[in-house]
Amino acid sequence: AAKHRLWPEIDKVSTEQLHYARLGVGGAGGWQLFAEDGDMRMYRREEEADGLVVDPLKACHVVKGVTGHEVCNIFYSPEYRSGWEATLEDMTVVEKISDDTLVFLQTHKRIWPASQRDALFWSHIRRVSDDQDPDAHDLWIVCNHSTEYTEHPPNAGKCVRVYLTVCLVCQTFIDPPKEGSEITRDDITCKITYCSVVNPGGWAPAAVLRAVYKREYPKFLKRFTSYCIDQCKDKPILF
Ligand SMILES: CCCCCc1ccc(-c2ccc(S(=O)(=O)CCO)cc2)cc1/C=C\c1ccccn1
Repeated sequence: AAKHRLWPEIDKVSTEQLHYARLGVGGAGGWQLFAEDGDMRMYRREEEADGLVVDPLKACHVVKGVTGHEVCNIFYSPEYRSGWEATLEDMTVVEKISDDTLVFLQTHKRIWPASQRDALFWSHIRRVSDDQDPDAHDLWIVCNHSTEYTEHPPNAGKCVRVYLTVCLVCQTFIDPPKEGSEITRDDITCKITYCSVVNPGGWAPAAVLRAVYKREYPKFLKRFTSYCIDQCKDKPILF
């Protein structure tokens, strides 16, 4: 993977996004809580770029019974995506850069009154050992970042191309079971941080975009995490 033309950007953006995800939502960051459901907290900042709503989103969730490795694997792997991504209409893997880096082209269902969108992005999964605290559990991250491909120019067909940067950061916590007994799924908890910035590409009314995000993001994270629990519950734990 080191020699691919995109590798420097993949490494830089993934490192930056990990740092960004680990920043808190308190203080002067301007984060406002806009959705809450059980252990899930969803924050956004109201931001516009050339008159387009690009509200950064940060969601924090705690899920029992799955590891960060399992959650990131499901988020990254193409074969699971249609099982949890409700707004997906079509998805293809444009290039396999390496085992841990793929390039996706996906179209999302049209959301009235805006025109239909598609997204072309590289997706990279990596394990990060916590250098500060070596006996803390490893982190897993998936970073998705829009990219250009001459074979798939933006806005060539019916879809408006969105530009996104997304990261999913997961940390596993294990409650040590009784002396000598094996770790079960009841002993594991996964702390999830999901960050996204989506530039809608072409014009879409601010009120429509904010309504879409307010409705779709909580649904998306709940559906995704439920899917992970369901997919993993009868399988051996992947640490
Ligand atoms: C006017 C409507 C414009 C928005 C259309 C749209 C664009 C992009 C995306 C999107 C959302 C999550 C990702 S990902 O996290 O990388 C996972 C892989 O799929 C990639 C793309 C979605 C949606 C449309 C709906 C929507 C918006 C938020 C949340 C959920 N659905």
